[in-house]
Formats: sequence, structure tokens, C-alpha cells
Amino acid sequence: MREIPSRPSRAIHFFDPSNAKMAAKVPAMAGTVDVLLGNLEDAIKADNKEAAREGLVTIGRETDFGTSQLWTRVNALDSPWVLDDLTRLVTEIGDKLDVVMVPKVQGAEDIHYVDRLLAQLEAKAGVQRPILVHAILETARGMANVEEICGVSPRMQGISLGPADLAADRRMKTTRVGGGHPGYLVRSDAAKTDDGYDVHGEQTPRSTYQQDLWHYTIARMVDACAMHGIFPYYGPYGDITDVVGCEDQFRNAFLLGCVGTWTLHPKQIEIAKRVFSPAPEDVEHAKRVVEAMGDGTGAVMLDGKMEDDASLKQCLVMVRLAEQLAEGDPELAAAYGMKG
Ligand SMILES: CC(=O)SCCNC(=O)CCNC(=O)[C@H](O)C(C)(C)COP(=O)(O)OP(=O)(O)OC[C@H]1O[C@@H](n2cnc3c(N)ncnc32)[C@H](O)[C@@H]1OP(=O)(O)O
Ligand SMILES: CC(=O)C(=O)O
Ligand SMILES: [Mg+2]
Repeated sequence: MREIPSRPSRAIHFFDPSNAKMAAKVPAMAGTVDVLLGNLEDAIKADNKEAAREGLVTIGRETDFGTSQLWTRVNALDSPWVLDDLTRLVTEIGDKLDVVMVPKVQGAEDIHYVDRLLAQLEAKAGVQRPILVHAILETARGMANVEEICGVSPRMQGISLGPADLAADRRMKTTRVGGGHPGYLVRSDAAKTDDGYDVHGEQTPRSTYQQDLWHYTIARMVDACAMHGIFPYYGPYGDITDVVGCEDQFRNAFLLGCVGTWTLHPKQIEIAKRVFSPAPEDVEHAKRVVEAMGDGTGAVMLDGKMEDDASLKQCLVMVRLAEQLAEGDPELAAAYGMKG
């Protein structure tokens, strides 16, 4: 492959193929969520690993996925299950599988291994198009090697943040699965009083602002992906009940350049789709800048603001994403004033 196909992937929705209730919901979700991912790794009980693998084979064979992509997250490369995961999935449903997500990627060698094995299995099974590879960024070593990982194989489709394993590997002191932490904050300076500084804020309260624990990691991941023409994603937001915090975390990732996120529960899907689709007013503004910039050179004033070829490029990112999403979604097409 010379260019990774860019398809909408605002929500990568995780399901456990060994859970009969969840699996039964998958056919009805096809076509309504950009990516359906059969998870075989963490969150699947050891006793259910084979049932999950076989469940995914059945779902893959029997489901018409429509516009949704089918992805899987296989077990870690140092686990006893991964060889069978890859062998069975590629030979049985390789023609349906778009992307294999590989957890706990440490460096180029992990992707080389998966790349070779996929090539062998695809050849054996007569799979006609290459299955792509997605790495989870969830070890300190993976983080240190992220640029190399992104560029190591033409199969590399993208990278997701794995905040839980990464926090553990780094010995961060948060026990949350993604999202912020109230202890990670900055505080305004103490006010000067006659007898010194009011460090306890007794006379003048000192405001605090929670900071984003994941800012550095996401920003670096975005740069590494952009450098290699692949796609960055936020990962899981484990507090399913906190839909507001979830939306904020997703939006921060969207603004920083991520194209999508994981959804662990059905109620996170609508949030992901909304957040990772540009707001109609932003698309409208972007279209006006494109129009005003004519041949794309020089500078113009629009609504009191300067626009030039750099801001035109920013606006084209927005317009092109809107066009892509509008193609498959009549409601968004109407909201953006574009052809569906
Ligand atoms: C750090 C990481 O590795 S994150 C990635 C790994 N983790 C995962 O993949 C977790 C995936 N999600 C889940 O397992 C579940 O959503 C849980 C355990 C978090 C919550 O499950 P529940 O307690 O059953 O949630 P809840 O009762 O709200 O579910 C409501 C309905 O949605 C269904 N449902 C829940 N999650 C999903 C899902 N991911 N996909 C499809 N359906 C789902 C339930 O089966 C239930 O169906 P019902 O109404 O027919 O009974
Ligand atoms: C996403 C994931 O696997 C993690 O946070 O560990
Ligand atoms: Mg993990």
C-alpha cells in the first residue's frame, strides 16, 4: 500500500465476542458506527479467550457490516493466544477484517513480526487486500519509539492511546482508565498581604485549574502519526457514567488532531460521533474562508480577522473532513450544506 485509506473512524466500538448479549447487538450496530472491534485482549477473561476468538469468526462470517469497518484487538505478542488469534482470524475472516489492533507495542520489531505473519497468512488464505495494523501506545518504550513505530510498515493505519497500561508502565499514580485527575492541577499565586503571602488563600482564594494528564502523550502521538500519514486516536474513557468528562476528553483529542476514539459502552458512541464530526458553524466558517481566499495566496480580512494561506490550509482540513463524513451521512450533509 502506498497510502493508508482514510475512512471515517470516529468511534471504534469495542465488544466482547464471547458475551452473547453483546454479540447479539453487533448486527444491528453495523452501519451505525464507523468501526466495530471484536476485542480478544484485556477485558476478556482468560477462560473465554477461545470463545471470544470463535465468536468473532462467527460474527465476521455471518454479519453484513455495511459501511462499518471490522477491526479486532488481538492478544499481546507475549501471550499464549496471539498466534492462534491471528492464524484463525486471517484464514477464516481475513477478507472481512480491515484492521488488526496490536496491544503493548514496544518497537519496530513488534510490527515487523505482525507484518510478516499477516503476509504469510494472507497468502495462505488467498486474502486479496492487505489487512492493516494499528498499534496501541501503552508502554514507556513504545512511547520512546513512537515515531519509528508509525513509519515501520506500509500497513500501519494508526495509533491509539492506551492510558491504563501506559500509566502503569510509567508508574503514574492514577488508577483511572483515561481522563484527567483532580490532583493534577496548577494553582494561582498567593496574594501579597501586609504580613506576607496569603498561601492558604484565607483572604484571597487561590483558584486552581485541573490540567490534562495526557496532553504531552497525545500531542506527541499526533505528530508521529502526521509525519507518517497515519491516524491518531484517543483510547478508552473508563468512567462510563461521566458523559460530560468523556465528551471533554474526546474533544481535547479532536482539537489536538485525533480522528476518533474508542467507545466501550453504547452510550459513548453518540458522544464520539458528535465530537469527531466538525461543528456545522466551524465548517460554515471554513467554507467562507476558502471562498474568500480565491486562488489561495495573499491575505484577506474576514469578520475582522486576518486569513492567509496557512489559515486556508486549516480550513481545508475542516472542509475535507466534513465532505468525507457528509458522503455517508445525509443528516450531516444537510447540516454542512453539502451533497450526501
Ligand atoms: C483499558 C482497556 O483495555 S479498554 C478496552 C477493553 N474494555 C472493553 O472492551 C469493555 C467493553 N465494555 C464492556 O465490557 C461493558 O460495557 C461494561 C462491562 C463496561 C459495562 O457493561 P454492563 O454492566 O452490561 O453495562 P450496562 O448494563 O449499562 O449495559 C446496557 C446494555 O448495553 C449492552 N452493552 C454494554 N456494553 C456494550 C458494548 N460494548 N457493545 C454492545 N453492547 C453493550 C449490555 O449488554 C446491555 O444490554 P441489555 O440492555 O440487553 O441488557
Ligand atoms: C487502551 C488500553 O489498552 C489501556 O489503556 O491499557
Ligand atoms: Mg491496555
